[in-house]
Amino acid sequence: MRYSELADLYRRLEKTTLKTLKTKFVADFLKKTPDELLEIVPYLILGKVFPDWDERELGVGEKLLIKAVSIATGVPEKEIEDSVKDTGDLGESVALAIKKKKQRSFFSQPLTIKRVYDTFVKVAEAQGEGSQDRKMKYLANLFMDAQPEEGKYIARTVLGTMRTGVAEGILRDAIAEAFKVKPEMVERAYMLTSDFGYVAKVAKLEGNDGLAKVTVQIGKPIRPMLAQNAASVKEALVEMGGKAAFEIKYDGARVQVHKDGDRVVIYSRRLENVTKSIPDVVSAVLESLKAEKVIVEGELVAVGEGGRPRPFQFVLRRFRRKYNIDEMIERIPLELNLFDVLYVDGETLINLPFSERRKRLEETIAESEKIKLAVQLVTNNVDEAQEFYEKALELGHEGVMAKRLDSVYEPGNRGKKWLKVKPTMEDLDLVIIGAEWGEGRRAHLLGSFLVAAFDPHSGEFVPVGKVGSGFTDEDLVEFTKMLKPLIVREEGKFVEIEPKVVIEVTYQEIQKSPKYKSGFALRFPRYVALREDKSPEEADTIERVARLYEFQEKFKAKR
Ligand SMILES: Nc1ncnc2c1ncn2[C@@H]1O[C@H](COP(=O)(O)OP(=O)(O)OP(=O)(O)O)[C@@H](O)[C@H]1O
Repeated sequence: MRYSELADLYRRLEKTTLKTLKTKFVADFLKKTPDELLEIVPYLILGKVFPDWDERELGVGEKLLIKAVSIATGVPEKEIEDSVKDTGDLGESVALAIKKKKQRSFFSQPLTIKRVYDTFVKVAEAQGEGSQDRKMKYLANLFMDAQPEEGKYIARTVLGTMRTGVAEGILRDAIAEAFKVKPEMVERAYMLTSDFGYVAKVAKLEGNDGLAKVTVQIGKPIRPMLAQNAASVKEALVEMGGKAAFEIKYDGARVQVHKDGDRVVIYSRRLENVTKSIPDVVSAVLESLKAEKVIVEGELVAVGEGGRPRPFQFVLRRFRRKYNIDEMIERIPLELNLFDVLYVDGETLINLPFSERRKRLEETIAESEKIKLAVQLVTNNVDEAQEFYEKALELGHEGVMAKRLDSVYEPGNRGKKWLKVKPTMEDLDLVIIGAEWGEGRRAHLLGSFLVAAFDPHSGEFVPVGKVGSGFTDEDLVEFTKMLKPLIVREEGKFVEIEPKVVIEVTYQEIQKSPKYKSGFALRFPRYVALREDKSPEEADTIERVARLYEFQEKFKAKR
């Protein structure tokens, strides 16, 4: 299949904002995609080469890409760089450079999707000495045979800047439409495997029946089951039917561990592969997990003096570190508190009740200094539960989780089977969708940020406030650098920003307000931290803001 057909799809997707139309375009394209390409095309449509959990990365920056285009077209690098300043879009500038190319080679071959994809794989897999050079040559070869529009989309894919507005929801519906299967079956299979390529293939070749048979697979991360809030331990206990498992809510980073023999892969909450950054955890897992093949989940916590937990940002620092990892192992020791098991030696456990899974978990691990079982109390007594909760806080933990003893594991669902209880109004994780340039000494820095909650029904980000405090000067420099490439529109001092960056925001109160479309406004919002571990779609939802508002009013009534 020609790459030009995919380029044509990208162009059409870019031209419409209508979700139904986008879904139809993608569905039509999937229908005509041959079986052997079906596993890769869904990701290419999302503007990616690999799923997020695949460790491979292209590792190509703007500079290297421009070099490759320059070699392929004969247009000097400087000229391409200048053109980017005009167009504001490297993709456009690549297309222009290809148009300028004087001669087409006689041997120029029309690009196929397979060739483009295979080249991306080679680029990703080029490692070690001279790899930058090899990456560049592979890409130059592609650009040599690319038509202008093809070049534009290849460049955007390489840099991860495809803007076709196709998110996971559209892809799910398009797979259902293309192969006449139920969207909820596609969703289910995707929640279990996080692999749209695989799901599309099963949908096409085996239909609804095949999708129904899809189950947990070692090596493919499962979407994590999530929790809702409860105002108190008592409320949680009532909601759970009078008896529940209470566990410490550790304040760290959630991980999903897949062990297959002596191979261990660890995924973050966003299902990114973080294995390489935490070799200490890998070896501890190999020692503690006795089963040959197993998938477990837990919270990775940074431990400080006297074994007290340190803020979760410390764990994220470990995830980010690529070099001198040994030094980081010393500086930020980690401890993994396991709270669930989803698969053991060929047996999928997600449909077992939680109490059973906990038993299996206890049988599966031998606790060690670094690998522990989440501390748990099963009770039907409010006072006991309250005491457990207070003890957890005293030890420096975030609060407790209450879990229904009879509940199955629901991948990707934020339901009432798990409830979290924390002492204060919770911070919100919100997406930056706008900002304002500062004044005077800070005129070159973005200062005040318009933040939004996610509305999963419309897929929109709805503003709930403006955050201007809590930032250090360094933060502002960093945010300006990070957000500048995401500016989509400027109007006077205000800039509109593509929703990509998630920040944690604290506030004094949630107010009802007509000021924003959401109907809510945060009072005294203040920046707490950058949430690099969350994608915009994982930001707090507008429903959550509404729920927190209700809690707040309830608490007010109690006071
Ligand atoms: N014992 C535990 N059982 C389950 N989750 C736990 C436990 N201890 C800590 N956690 C963490 O709490 C999270 C559950 O809360 P929630 O579903 O609200 O996730 P979240 O959106 O990341 O919220 P938060 O910012 O509060 O962690 C889990 O994703 C996990 O990271």
